[in-house]
Amino acid sequence: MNRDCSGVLEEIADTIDSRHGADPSKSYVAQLFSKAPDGMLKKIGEEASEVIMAAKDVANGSGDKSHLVYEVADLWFHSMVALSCYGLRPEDVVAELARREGVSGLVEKASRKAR
Ligand SMILES: N=c1c2ncn([C@@H]3O[C@H](COP(=O)(O)OP(=O)(O)OP(=O)(O)O)[C@@H](O)[C@H]3O)c2ncn1[C@@H]1O[C@H](COP(=O)(O)O)[C@@H](O)[C@H]1O
Repeated sequence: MNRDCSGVLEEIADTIDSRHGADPSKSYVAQLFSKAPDGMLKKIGEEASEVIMAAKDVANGSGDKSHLVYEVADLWFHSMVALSCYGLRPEDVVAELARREGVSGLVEKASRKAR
């Protein structure tokens, strides 16, 4: 398997998928699954807040970009755990992004109002 962006995401998703039914005392992912839905989803809210705080720190010059990358990685990881919990994969998200590719958000939003 290649180690490009999609390859890394797919490999991590395989590992996450393999944790269904695993021992929560031996796997953080299994621990999150055992707390689903509320405990697992709460982590996504926390990680999203941490992304916002890290981005604000970069914006006001008090934080470094590597910390923002670190927090976004946490958010992506916890979102991938939630996807796996419901039988979904990063490939599903990438397919949705590909479907949207080239369609301006402004145009798409205007078409929603016309519906
Ligand atoms: N990518 C990750 C990954 N990113 C973040 N984390 C964990 O996510 C947790 C988030 O920590 P926080 O700092 O946000 O929370 P905390 O305050 O320390 O802890 P809480 O008080 O919130 O419980 C930490 O325990 C991190 O180690 C991850 N844990 C696992 N993975 C991947 O998942 C795979 C399987 O992990 P296990 O199931 O644990 O084997 C690993 O091989 C990795 O590839």
